[in-house]
Amino acid sequence: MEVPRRFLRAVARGKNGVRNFSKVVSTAPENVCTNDFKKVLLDMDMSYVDGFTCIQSECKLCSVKSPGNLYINKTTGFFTCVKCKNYGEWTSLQKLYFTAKKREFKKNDLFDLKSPLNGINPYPKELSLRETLYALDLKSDDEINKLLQQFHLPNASSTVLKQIGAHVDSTSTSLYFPFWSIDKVIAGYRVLAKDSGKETTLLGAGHSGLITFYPERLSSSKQSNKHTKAVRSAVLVISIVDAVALAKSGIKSHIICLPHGISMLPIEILPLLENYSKITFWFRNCIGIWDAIRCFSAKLNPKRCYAVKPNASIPSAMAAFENSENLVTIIADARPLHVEDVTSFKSLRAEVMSELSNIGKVEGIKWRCFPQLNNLLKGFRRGELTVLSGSTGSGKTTLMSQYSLDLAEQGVNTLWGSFEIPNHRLARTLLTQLAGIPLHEHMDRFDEYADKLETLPMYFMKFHGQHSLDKVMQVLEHAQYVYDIAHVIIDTVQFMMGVSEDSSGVDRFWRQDNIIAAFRSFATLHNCHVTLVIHPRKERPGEHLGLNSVFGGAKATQEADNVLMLQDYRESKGGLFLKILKNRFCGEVGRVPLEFNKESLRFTQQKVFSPGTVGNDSKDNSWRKLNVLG
Ligand SMILES: Nc1ncnc2c1ncn2[C@@H]1O[C@H](COP(=O)(O)OP(=O)(O)OP(=O)(O)O)[C@@H](O)[C@H]1O
Repeated sequence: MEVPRRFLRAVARGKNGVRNFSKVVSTAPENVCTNDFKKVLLDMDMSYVDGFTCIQSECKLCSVKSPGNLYINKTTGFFTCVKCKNYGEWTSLQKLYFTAKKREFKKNDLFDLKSPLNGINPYPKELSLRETLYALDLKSDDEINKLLQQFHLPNASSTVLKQIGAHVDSTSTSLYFPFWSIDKVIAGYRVLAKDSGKETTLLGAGHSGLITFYPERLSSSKQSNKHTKAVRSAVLVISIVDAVALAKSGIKSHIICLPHGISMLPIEILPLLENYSKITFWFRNCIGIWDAIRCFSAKLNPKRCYAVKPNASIPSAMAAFENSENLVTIIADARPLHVEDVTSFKSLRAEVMSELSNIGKVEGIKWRCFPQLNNLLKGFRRGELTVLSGSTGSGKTTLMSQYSLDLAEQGVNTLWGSFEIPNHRLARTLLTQLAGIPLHEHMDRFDEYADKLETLPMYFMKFHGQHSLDKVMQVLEHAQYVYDIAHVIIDTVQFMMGVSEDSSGVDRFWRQDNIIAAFRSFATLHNCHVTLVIHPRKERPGEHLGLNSVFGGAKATQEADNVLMLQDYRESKGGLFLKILKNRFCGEVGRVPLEFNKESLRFTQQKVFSPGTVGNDSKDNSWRKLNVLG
């Protein structure tokens, strides 16, 4: 699939063409409380509906005669009016409404609005790609049927494709399905490639939309005079092919294709899903599907959410369609996602079976640049706590940068809390590692790699130096909700808590324990992986570092699922190792010998060191050698 480079650059840079590492999470919105929203609306004599994810009301900023629908997100307070297209933070709206109590709005009053929350703008300009594509509406039935065959789509789905506004490119190598924003503008496209069958998403920065198929509209012309009941159920899929299969199955629910697959459910599309009282997820079988379903249902309100469990024999809606299964029955049998605080094995049974039959997928996402780490840790999993320590200057930040980049390139939404080094320096390391070349010598290629880095799901907390735990947790929770963060990195815990020399040892230990406990429960509660970089206790150069070398009490290593130690024997020519000291998932411990490339700032795994360089410590002779060296 050929996508014009000019277009990709526009996507990466956002609508102003201004390069911004806009993914800096500054602060969490303050004063977010549903009761406050309600009180202010009542104060303004405005009625409201307390919905699943938003409070809905009439917009006071619109024309008095025909006000638009105002949605206020119950978690962030981010408000938006579909008609006047004003949007912003709750505090700005509240200020305006207080003004409105005293006098009429003036034009200037609205200047404060349209302040995007962390770069989110629900109202994109239409992506200017349509002129290079041909609407299927303009094609004959024969031509469409030929395309359906070539793209392996079900026969006779031309009406479905026309309804969702599918387009084809001039060479008929890709089909383009538009994502419609909340104000019915094309925010981007899902592109289906003919040869590979691969689906990709093209969306402008900070913009989002949905592809929705309305079954009732196919029959509405036949029964145009009859009053049709509003459809209150929807099936969410991540693949356009599945959406087309479901559309052919005769189900009555709306069929909705999500823009970012399992990686993210943007908050600006929540109002579009507000009117559904039943939402069923039917995601294809892939790594991380249950994590995504749990995360999305928490956002959409689990009380209305259900999930179809894909398995090896029916991995997707399209496979079910091809197997002539009854898709209507499968959807009706979807299991509810709302669980009570106390559960039984009966309700866990399906998930346990799914885990056991997909053990490779449960193991987690594999690092591309650290295969030996995969052998030991079996991959990266959500909901875990990892502690990384290592001697001063051994390369903890540099390693963590590469480790997180590797995961982000595979779609792991990552939030960096870089308390020790400023974000621009961290971004420089990330960029050099991404490029794999010393960029300062190749400045002509800066844009190429910077554009690529901007499209990765990496976000940065704007904190530097000491910050209170409460403040950090508030921002973390906000970012997790808005961006579906799957990996949080805190570098380093000591810099975050600002260990001052005058605080006593006991006080420092107590404060660090509190921090560890807070991150542990955040990881579990939000099913998010947290990596804490912690300095070691004072150590002698080349000293062998073990579990007891992590700074603080035993809390950090007790609470952690994984403990990694960067062991530096370079002074004694013994090399550099990443040691896995604790591994709760499968118990494997061992070490990975590393080499550092100063040009690319990348670590590579040393191929040959001595027999048994990776694996169980007890069997490994090189370990004895290291102890001697240490
Ligand atoms: N193995 C290595 N060999 C040579 N230089 C390295 C190596 N690892 C990292 N560096 C370089 O050393 C510097 C410090 O690295 P980094 O900040 O990652 O270390 P750190 O362990 O996080 O430091 P600190 O203990 O201060 O937190 C960086 O300039 C980095 O490029």
